[in-house]
Amino acid sequence: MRVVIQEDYRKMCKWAADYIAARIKAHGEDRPFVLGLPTGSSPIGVYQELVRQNRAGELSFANVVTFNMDEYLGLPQEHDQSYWYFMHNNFFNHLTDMKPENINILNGMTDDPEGECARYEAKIASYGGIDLFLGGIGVDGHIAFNEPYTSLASRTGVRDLTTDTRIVNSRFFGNDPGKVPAQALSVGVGTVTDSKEVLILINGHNKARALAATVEGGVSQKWTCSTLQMHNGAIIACDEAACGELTVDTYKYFLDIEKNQRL
Ligand SMILES: N[C@@H]1[C@@H](O)[C@H](O)[C@@H](COP(=O)(O)O)O[C@@H]1O
Repeated sequence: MRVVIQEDYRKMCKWAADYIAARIKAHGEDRPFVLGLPTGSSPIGVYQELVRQNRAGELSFANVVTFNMDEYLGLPQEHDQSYWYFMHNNFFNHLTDMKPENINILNGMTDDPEGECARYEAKIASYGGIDLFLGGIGVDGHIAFNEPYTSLASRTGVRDLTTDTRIVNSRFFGNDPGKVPAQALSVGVGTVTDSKEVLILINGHNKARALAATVEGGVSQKWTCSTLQMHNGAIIACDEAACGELTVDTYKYFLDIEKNQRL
């Protein structure tokens, strides 16, 4: 696992966007670059930088297919807290050459959740899997909506949200946890770790425990993110504020080992 420590949120986002851009540019034209994407506050700066590069003519999305991680169950696309709305508002609508037919987001209004999730997995497989999955992390270490004790082998499916996650996400729902949907559709931990590369953004003091569990703890379903220790292409991009619970040794190790690697 690589842990790339950047001074602050802005630099973390710039590093992650440059990494993604480099991967897209290095990819051949024979098949699309398949990119997994998250919502949340953490990736916003990455999306802004990718949009900037795209609008400056430096980066094309014409050969990119995207799969989003998750979607609230029961929210229509036009709801301003649906992840469909978030992705279009913060990213897709600003790109010059993203093809709408290449955007994949789980349908939170489906009347067949299990079928929807099975079709999503099959569609990912039809592209030969995901090349790079960008993700964020919950304060309890969840990736996508895979809360603590979700199987590390899980596939795309329906997830119950914990009370803690509904409280954390209530900041987008008028601070009322009761307004946060109780369930979501989410890719599984196994869906994420099947990707060739996984890049997880971890920033801010409130994610410090999650970062320490991801990097230093044992692999455990208690912290679903810790499964990345078993992945051969996992990168954590973090800021200084998130490093507060790492041991000094770990912190120094990653600064040392990364000092000559730009991307
Ligand atoms: N399902 C999403 C996750 O994919 C995201 O990583 C997490 C953290 O969000 P934020 O980046 O806003 O802290 O929030 C939600 O629970």
